[in-house]
Amino acid sequence: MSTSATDGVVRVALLGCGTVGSQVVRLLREHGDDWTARSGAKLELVGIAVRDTATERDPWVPRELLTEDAEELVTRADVVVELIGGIEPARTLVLRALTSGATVVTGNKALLAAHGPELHAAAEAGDADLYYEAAVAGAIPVVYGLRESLAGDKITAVLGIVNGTTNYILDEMATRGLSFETALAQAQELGYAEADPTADVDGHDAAAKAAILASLAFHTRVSIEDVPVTGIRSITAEDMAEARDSGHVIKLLAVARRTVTDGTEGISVRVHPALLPAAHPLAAVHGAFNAVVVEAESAGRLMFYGQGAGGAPTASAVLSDVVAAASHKVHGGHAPRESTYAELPLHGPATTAARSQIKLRLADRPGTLAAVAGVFGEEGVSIDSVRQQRADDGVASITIVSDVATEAALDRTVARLAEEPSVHEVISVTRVEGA
Ligand SMILES: NC(=O)c1ccc[n+]([C@@H]2O[C@H](COP(=O)([O-])OP(=O)(O)OC[C@H]3O[C@@H](n4cnc5c(N)ncnc54)[C@H](O)[C@@H]3O)[C@@H](O)[C@H]2O)c1
Ligand SMILES: N[C@@H](CCO)C(=O)O
Ligand code: NA
Repeated sequence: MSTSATDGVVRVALLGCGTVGSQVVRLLREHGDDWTARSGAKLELVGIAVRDTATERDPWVPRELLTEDAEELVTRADVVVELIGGIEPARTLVLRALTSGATVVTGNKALLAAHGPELHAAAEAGDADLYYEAAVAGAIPVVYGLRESLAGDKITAVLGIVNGTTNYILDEMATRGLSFETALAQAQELGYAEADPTADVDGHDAAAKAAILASLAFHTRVSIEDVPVTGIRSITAEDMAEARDSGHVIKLLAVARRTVTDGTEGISVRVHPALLPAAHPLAAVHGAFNAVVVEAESAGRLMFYGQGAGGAPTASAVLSDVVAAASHKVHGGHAPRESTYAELPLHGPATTAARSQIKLRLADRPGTLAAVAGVFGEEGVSIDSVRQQRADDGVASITIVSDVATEAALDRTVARLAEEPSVHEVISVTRVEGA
């Protein structure tokens, strides 16, 4: 199909008609006239590729448009909306569409974070556009925000709650004292978490989004492989209660920062649970909501907040891309090209700055705290605060918050503490952000 719809009609093919795809069909049918007026293009849904045409669908899904032949459908479209998810066959279909000059709109963060360069190269080769607002934080226009609104600024940091399932779980643990297991079961009942919740609770979904956000913010290719990730399975109700007592909340954060080490600019990109002061704007993000804080040199701090998942909210992001794509098809112009000119190096643990809270159980006798402090001192990690929660049966629970140190120094400190004869157990190590 041609890259410009000279007859003013833009042929849209939908691949996948699940949670998001079905809502895209509904919105196209209900508001197609508006989208036509806004884009100047008549949007015509020419087909919906599904796995099984016999499956029962939402009542607004036109059965005559269903096909099981996605490959053939792609050849008939100006704009291909990929909402299948996963790597294959999504990757092959998207590559085929882009190479042939069709615009692709996708919500597939897993595909983008693993195969971004290949997709962008195919777009370049096909003189085609690739849109992916729905891939990060659902309805929240953070891809547009970074790619276009902030194109005239220098971004220094991006901190986000980009996974609704884990935020829901942590919020239920924090506000209602639930255990991780109970909160997860509740998230599954409500349909937030999948039956296999691995991608959410182990942080992989957030890591894919972190890679996409960091690529956009720092004009550097970042893949999911580059993002060290820690999920939320080990967080306990007790951790939550203690965080609250010290004026904090625990959130799963995607953190991408521009850093300078020995005069060299680089970036660090991480996903991990972190203690945030209760007054931090991200601490007020409850339930399954998402939020992304962007810090930029001139604009200062911005916060994007809203629904990061769900059929209709995510379809809103898809449709915004479809309207933009259709407008370009009719009036000319392109989406912004992938921008990777900065090619900033990724900092590893030896050069990434961090603060940690380390909880220990140690023998309650003279000199043990001094021995622990000695380990910090020898590793060059300064201590910000020490609290002793209780001492019984000759064992004390100690919470130490470090000052900023390198991740490597913090890791070495924790490894040595675990070997200290007076330390019974390193209970937990949690990052501290936003202080
Ligand atoms: N659900 C959300 O809240 C949300 C939010 C943001 C982004 N996304 C992304 O949007 C995409 C779609 O998510 P979803 O929640 O709608 O998933 P879903 O599982 O509900 O829908 C995917 C659909 O694709 C169909 N499918 C699978 N293989 C196919 C094939 N070869 N041809 C045609 N259809 C095929 C499946 O049968 C299913 O109906 C994913 O990439 C997801 O990560 C989803
Ligand atoms: N599983 C994701 C959906 C959106 O990517 C979440 O919980 O946020
Ligand atoms: Na978005």
